Amino acid sequence: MTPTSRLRPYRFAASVAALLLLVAVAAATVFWVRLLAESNRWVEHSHQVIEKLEVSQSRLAATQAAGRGYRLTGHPSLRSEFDRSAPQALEAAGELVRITSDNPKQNARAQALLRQSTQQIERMQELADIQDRDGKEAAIAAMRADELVARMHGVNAASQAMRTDELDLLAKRQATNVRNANLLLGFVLLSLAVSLATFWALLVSLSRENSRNRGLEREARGALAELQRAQTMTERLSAQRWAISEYTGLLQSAQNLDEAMELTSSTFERLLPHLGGQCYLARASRDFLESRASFGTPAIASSDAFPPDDCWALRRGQPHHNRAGGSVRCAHLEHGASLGAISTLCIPLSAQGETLGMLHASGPVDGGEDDNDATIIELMGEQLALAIANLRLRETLRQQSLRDPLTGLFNRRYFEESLRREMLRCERRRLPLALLVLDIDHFKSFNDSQGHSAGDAVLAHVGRCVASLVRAEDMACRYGGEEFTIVMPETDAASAVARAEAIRRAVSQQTISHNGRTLGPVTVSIGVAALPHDGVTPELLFEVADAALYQAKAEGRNRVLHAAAGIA
Ligand SMILES: Nc1nc2c(ncn2[C@@H]2O[C@H](COP(=O)(O)OP(=O)(O)OP(=O)(O)O)[C@@H](O)[C@H]2O)c(=O)[nH]1
Repeated sequence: MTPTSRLRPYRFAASVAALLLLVAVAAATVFWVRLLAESNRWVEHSHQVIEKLEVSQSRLAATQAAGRGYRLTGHPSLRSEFDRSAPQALEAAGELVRITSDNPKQNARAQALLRQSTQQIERMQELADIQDRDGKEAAIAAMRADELVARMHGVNAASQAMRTDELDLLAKRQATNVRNANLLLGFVLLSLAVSLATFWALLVSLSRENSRNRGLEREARGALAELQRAQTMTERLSAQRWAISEYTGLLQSAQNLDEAMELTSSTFERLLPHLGGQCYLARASRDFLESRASFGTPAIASSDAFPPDDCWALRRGQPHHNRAGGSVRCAHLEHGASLGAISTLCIPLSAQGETLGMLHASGPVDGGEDDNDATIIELMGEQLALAIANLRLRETLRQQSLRDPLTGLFNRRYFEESLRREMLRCERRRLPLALLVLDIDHFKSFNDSQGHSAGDAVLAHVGRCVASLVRAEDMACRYGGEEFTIVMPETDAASAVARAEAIRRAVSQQTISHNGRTLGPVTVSIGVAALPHDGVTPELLFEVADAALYQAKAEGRNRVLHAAAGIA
């Protein structure tokens, strides 16, 4: 479990808690604001009570002053003033009673105040009425000593007590108000702080998770790209391996080196189009390698032929890879050309400890692909070396199956195949063809007198002599025993007789040495037959030539006889 996923449930809980806290803060704020408004209202109420008390007092005092003034001066305006302010004073006292209905103690005082004020005003009214009716002196006489003053003091005292209580009440309400306000403020600040802290923690956590997610996303993108690269590489490698296996299969079916070279060239260009290469084969003498095929565009020229020591791969018997000039340069590479930005690879082609050739490749230095390219070239080299060894072995076996080991000439089987094939070809193209049948004279008595090994030496000598005197396209064969045949395509009878005569003469003129002894003299008789007159089938042509040979023997040997012409 990642740290992020471990934090997730806590973060959810914290989010819910922060949300609940906000709701609680909102509800508490509403509650406290209402409470504050309520306590404010009570403060206001106390102010109102005090104000009404003062208004009531002042109006009562004004009424009393007007009544007293009227009594003393009898001035009618004061009487009017008294009549106007008296109801106002009572109205203010009544109002006080009404607004203190919530507070029984203050209400009782207000009622007492109203009662006393009413009594005071009624008495003053009464005195004023006496004055109006009976005169000033009558009013003064009717007034009991200090009656009004005493009542007024009572009213003032009650008023003062009520005021003091209301002020106390006001102070308490204000204190409650301030406490509520402070509590509200504290609660709001604390809640806000907690909420902010929670949100801050959430934000930090989210931001960290966000950046972690971005990092993970980057990593995932990188991993995906890497995966795609690896997949592409795997697909490419698999395609290359498939191509190599196809190349291997085709190589095994190659009939000759040319086909093997062509396959190598096309596979190399398909798999490594950015490289160039060359395939060298060792000469039979093993002292030189010659270029047999080149492919692609090489980054550096390599000699067409060079001794094996010019290549480090051949010297050491292992691949020689030179990246950007980092290793020793092979001498077969172009002198003076810079190896700074190119890569060269030489793969020795060898099988059963024998050097068969070398596969060379070059191209621009290419980062990570170099090793893969080298692996492909090495795989191709391995397969090509096996194929070359197989083809050489096959060729050797084929030669062995076609050649007579004693004379080095073709054997009877090959003679029969080639005579049939060449007759068909020449007949189709209306070309002449001649057949010579050659037999060593008195070979039996020579064999008997000189020994079998001397007879073999004579056979080998005549074989060499015949091989050296016929054209490359002629097929000289040992038919069996001491009898030889020579198929001469595109040769007429006269030319064949001339060639047979040259052979006869050469054999008779040469001396043969065997085990320090000179053997000799050796002569041959030769029968000649030619297309189209002497026979139209191989069997017939051979019979005619053989008959001519016997006739030559019969006529004294050491001669050439053309059966049809009967000339020597
Ligand atoms: N040394 C040796 N002798 C062979 C070989 N093959 C056949 N011969 C001998 O060649 C002789 C052939 O003799 P023949 O065909 O009788 O006649 P010839 O002696 O050549 O006489 P003409 O042909 O009439 O001149 C036999 O003695 C065979 O044993 C071989 O491979 N080596």
